[in-house]
Amino acid sequence: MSKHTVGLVGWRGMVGSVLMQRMMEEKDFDHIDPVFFTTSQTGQKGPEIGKDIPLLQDASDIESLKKMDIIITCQGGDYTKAIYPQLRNAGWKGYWIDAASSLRMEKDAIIVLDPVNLNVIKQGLTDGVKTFVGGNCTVSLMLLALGGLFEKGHIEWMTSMTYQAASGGGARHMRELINQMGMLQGSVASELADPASAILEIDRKVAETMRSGKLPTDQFGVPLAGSLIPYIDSQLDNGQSREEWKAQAEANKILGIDGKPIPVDGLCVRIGAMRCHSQAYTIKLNKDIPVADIEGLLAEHNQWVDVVPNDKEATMQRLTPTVATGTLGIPVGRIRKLNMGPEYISAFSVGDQLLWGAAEPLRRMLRILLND
Ligand SMILES: NC(=O)C1=CN([C@@H]2O[C@H](COP(=O)(O)OP(=O)(O)OC[C@H]3O[C@@H](n4cnc5c(N)ncnc54)[C@H](OP(=O)(O)O)[C@@H]3O)[C@@H](O)[C@H]2O)C=CC1
Ligand SMILES: N[C@@H](CC(=O)OP(=O)(O)O)C(=O)O
Repeated sequence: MSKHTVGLVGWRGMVGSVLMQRMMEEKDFDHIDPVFFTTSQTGQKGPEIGKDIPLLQDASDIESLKKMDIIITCQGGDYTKAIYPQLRNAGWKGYWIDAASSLRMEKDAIIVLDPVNLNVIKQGLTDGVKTFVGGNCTVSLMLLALGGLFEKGHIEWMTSMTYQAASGGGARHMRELINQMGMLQGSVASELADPASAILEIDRKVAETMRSGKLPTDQFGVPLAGSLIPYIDSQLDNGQSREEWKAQAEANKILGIDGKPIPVDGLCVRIGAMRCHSQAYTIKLNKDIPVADIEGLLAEHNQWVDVVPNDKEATMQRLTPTVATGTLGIPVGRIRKLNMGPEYISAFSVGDQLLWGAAEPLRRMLRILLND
């Protein structure tokens, strides 16, 4: 049987590089005939993937793209907005798998997170859906962490208060954060080297540097190192940020909830982590469920979730960005009953926003198509 021809766009960006890494690890390229596209390097040699591939093709050439059975793009929303309609209008009937948010809420697109919504994906394939989009990183990570409770219908409503990493803004944001951190350290290096120096003087100098206007802030707009930014994505008229709006809109769509949505809301905050998004949840259950049963449901839901006991040492050792970064693991812990009553619980999760938050659902969707 001939292999599917798969066009890859945006493969050398940050999300694309993580996707390539995972596709190599899982030997996805053994099952496809890949064609690599570019917006800037047409005709140059493509990436090393252990087999011969054509030279890089022009990612804006509709005729070349039309030859693909499947296209995976991590190039970004502007590319999707420019190319996707042209390609469909030109009669292309192939499968489009996208990391960008632009098409997520379109009615003929499915948001893919197969450990949570394989049924929705399969039904979509049966119905002839051809457009599959990865979810927002915080939403995907939340649904993987709490999948066991969502699946059983135990969540009446919930809040998600996020602690989002610099990588959510892109590679340049990560660099800026580290440069800011370095400048803060540099501003008090001599005082730090002297154990007898006064901490309030160190603190004063650090604050002075943060407010000096000298830290690089081209990407974030304000200092992030030593601080935080309680606003992510654009401002909406209803007071939510767009990132906050995605929580309920995307979660309900992923879960395939057609009727009354499960309310999900909260504040999204940028912090000085590198590539792991963390979230603190308040969950209103629809009945009183013992904590041990909740832990069991979460642990059983998928193989990536790691239920961390609500114990200080276990939390410090297993429930941090330091531990989760670069892995597919989704630690979830701090699960306990809140003072509000037995139906109210807290939980906290961490996850790599470039893996499960961006690249992994895309390559898994490709595998679903190949096996379909
Ligand atoms: N960052 C994130 O956390 C998430 C991002 N996404 C989506 O993915 C899209 C891409 O994001 P991201 O990967 O961060 O974007 P990048 O800016 O890292 O990459 C996008 C494109 O920029 C071009 N490029 C230009 N110069 C370079 C360079 N020096 N190194 C690598 N690429 C370069 C490449 O295209 P070319 O080869 O054609 O020149 C590349 O595909 C986003 O717009 C968003 O829609 C989705 C989920 C999470
Ligand atoms: N907005 C996310 C990253 C992202 O790309 O989200 P989306 O795929 O929904 O545009 C963040 O800043 O952390």
